[in-house]
Amino acid sequence: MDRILTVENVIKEYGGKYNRTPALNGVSFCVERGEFTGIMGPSGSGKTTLLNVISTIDSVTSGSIILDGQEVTKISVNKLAEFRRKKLGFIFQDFNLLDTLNVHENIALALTIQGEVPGQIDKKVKDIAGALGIHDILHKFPYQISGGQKQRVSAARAIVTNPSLILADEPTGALDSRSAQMLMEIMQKINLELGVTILMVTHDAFSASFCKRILFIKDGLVFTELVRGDDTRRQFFHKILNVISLLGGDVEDVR
Ligand SMILES: Nc1ncnc2c1ncn2[C@@H]1O[C@H](COP(=O)(O)OP(=O)(O)OP(=O)(O)O)[C@@H](O)[C@H]1O
Repeated sequence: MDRILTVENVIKEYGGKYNRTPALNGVSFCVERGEFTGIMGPSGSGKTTLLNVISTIDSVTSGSIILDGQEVTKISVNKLAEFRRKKLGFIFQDFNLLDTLNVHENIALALTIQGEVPGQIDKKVKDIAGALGIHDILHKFPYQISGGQKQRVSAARAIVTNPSLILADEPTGALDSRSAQMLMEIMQKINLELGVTILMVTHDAFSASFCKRILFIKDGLVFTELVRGDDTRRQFFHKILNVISLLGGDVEDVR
């Protein structure tokens, strides 16, 4: 197995001496290359904090995070942006597309920033757009496309640079159920066919059922995990619902 991510005994506390809020309480887990891992848990359990410390947007209080062989908690501040650009892709709930650029330019920008040779950019954008079914909207601007299409553009932009790990925070949160299903099918496809490693936070059991494994977080710790194995998506979905009810709540979408 080829390990992409090792999170070991990570503690994150917000606030100072007198208003200390523990967000992560010694969380540990690993992600192997090619996994599609979901993170679920009640509101306030530390999911976003976990993504933020892995992505170096936030610092840990203590503990170790090794991404692609590199200890991220020790990267100096002036190297962080470069590290994120090279190693990580992000898919956010609110898409984060630039309104003044068309779809092609939005995807190409990620490559330009990374220093890709200009001759390669158009081909890479078109290849990824073809894989994600957005090749016919490359000339359109974000305001001219649907929410589901925006999210596929956002996914294309995240994977076009071939990062070690894609971090997705509630990627289906702003989508209707049909668009959410399409996006999850696409994420499953990029995971299975392109071998992209994905770590995705979601509240939605339906979205989570497309993952290969789910980590359930409670009170800043991994409470339990579920592996899909040979289960159908529907069987896995029901197992996820069972764990959510054990954890006490937060089921948004019961399909
Ligand atoms: N910047 C911050 N300052 C202080 N406390 C914070 C900060 N960010 C998060 N917290 C606290 O840390 C804990 C974990 O928050 P986090 O946002 O990681 O939870 P979450 O599982 O992502 O929640 P949700 O599902 O509601 O988005 C909560 O108690 C939260 O109030």
